[in-house]
Amino acid sequence: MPDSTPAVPHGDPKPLLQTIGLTKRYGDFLANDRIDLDVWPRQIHALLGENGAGKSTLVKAIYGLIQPSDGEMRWQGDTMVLSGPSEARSRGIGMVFQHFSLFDNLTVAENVALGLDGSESFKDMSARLEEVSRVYGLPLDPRREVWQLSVGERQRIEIVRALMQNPKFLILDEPTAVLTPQEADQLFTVLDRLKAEGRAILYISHKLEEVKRLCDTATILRLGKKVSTCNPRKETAASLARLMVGGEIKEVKVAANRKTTVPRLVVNDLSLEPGDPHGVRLQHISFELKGGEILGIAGVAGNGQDELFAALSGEWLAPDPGMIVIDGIAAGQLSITRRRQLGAAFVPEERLGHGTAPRMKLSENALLTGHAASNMVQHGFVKTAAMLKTVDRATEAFDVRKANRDPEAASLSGGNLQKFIVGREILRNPAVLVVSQPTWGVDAGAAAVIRQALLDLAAGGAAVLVTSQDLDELAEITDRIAVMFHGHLSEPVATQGASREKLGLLMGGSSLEQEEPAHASGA
Ligand SMILES: Nc1ncnc2c1ncn2[C@@H]1O[C@H](COP(=O)(O)OP(=O)(O)OP(=O)(O)O)[C@@H](O)[C@H]1O
Repeated sequence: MPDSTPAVPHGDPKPLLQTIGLTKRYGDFLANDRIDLDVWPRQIHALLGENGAGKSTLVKAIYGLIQPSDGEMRWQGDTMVLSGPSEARSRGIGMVFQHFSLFDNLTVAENVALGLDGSESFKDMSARLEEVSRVYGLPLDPRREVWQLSVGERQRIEIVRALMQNPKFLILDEPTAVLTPQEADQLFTVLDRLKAEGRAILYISHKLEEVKRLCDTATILRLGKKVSTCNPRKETAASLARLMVGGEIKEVKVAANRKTTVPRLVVNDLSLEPGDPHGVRLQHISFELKGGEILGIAGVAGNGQDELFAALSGEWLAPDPGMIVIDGIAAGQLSITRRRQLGAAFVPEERLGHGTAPRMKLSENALLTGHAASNMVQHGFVKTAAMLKTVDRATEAFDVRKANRDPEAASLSGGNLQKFIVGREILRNPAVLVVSQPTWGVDAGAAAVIRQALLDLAAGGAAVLVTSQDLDELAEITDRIAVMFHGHLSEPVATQGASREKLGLLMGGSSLEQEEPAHASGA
């Protein structure tokens, strides 16, 4: 255990929040095993650990969402037993979740109102919402409906909603997982400001460089137990990762002899009106992706990536069949099932709701995407054994950690669910894989497993299209990178030799001609 124990900041007499021997059992499974944690005012305290290490469980107990099985929590030195999140909020504990809890068809202001105690009028609340978002530099239009917003904007709502409750203690569960570097920088400024205001922050992240930069203290969990509390600034990203996994992280290896073959996914001058008035109009998108190749799509969230995914997967149909060609077949107007039968597979950005049905078991979720092109259905009958086998194979190949063989999707930790979804699709050995944010919320070890699997899939002859906001990830695994901006896709450039600066400029719209506004509303 490293001895880089953090200094107690600013001589506060007592921690703001303490857990002493906090334990949470699910049946025989110990999700938290006697965890001691001290969080002080004016401290940004990182909570680190592999997927399934118990981080979310611990913060759910602190936020009153679950009751600990054993142990104690203290708030400003006094024992705290929480009846639920509203009591946590009334004490000054706020939380921003990894999975957003927003209603798509309501406006920003309506969503915020639902999370508050209702003591002020809607008009006053909306004015305060604008004020808080302006003061903290998190711009939001209270009148827009959530379904029209990018992931980054949605997260802003969650943060502003938490800040409107004026928390003394703010828990953030992987807040930068879907943010661009610029959006993340904005958030760090907000967090530094909250710290200067005397608040405490408990910060869950898998991005170790950002933890080093931002956090004063780090507590590391492994398999439900605390293994270390240290000063992350005195550690390296590698030493933090070693503490998390209890060993070295495997390096991703690109196959030396990967050959590109014939075009397997071709997009021809695809223009598409969005399904909603504020969505992004796809404009003249063309690219060709060969077998054996990985093409990355970079870009700030909300520039048409979701719309392109919808068009490629068949959730939205293209105006002309030939605009999307999968393995030589004009597929632009085929359903998602027909596209799967052609050998295509799709991993959307959102894990719960889009990638899986949360309340269904993993085996049932395997059936949802696998029924068209696997042995799970024969002569109209569903084969339970084949469904379970898919779960077992994904579990083994991708080290999916879960409490039993076939739990509900929603019970898996975020990273483990992502490993399951990516595993489920890769194990179908697709000819074409379209994947969005493959390692969102996934720990360093598991991210390496997923990236390696994408590389291996390409090495086996598949065409792989990866949309990611993580430029480091794209640099590590792609052959070429194109950038989406306002519904346009730039000409792909070779990854080798593409500088972050150049990609950053493309992400900001430079050298892409704007003939017409991308948003259908002209916004
Ligand atoms: N309601 C539940 N029933 C059974 N097991 C659960 C439940 N909630 C969590 N677990 C299990 O407890 C373990 C810890 O999960 P937790 O979500 O706390 O992990 P985590 O460290 O936050 O992971 P991640 O980084 O992937 O979000 C996991 O193995 C998970 O499957």
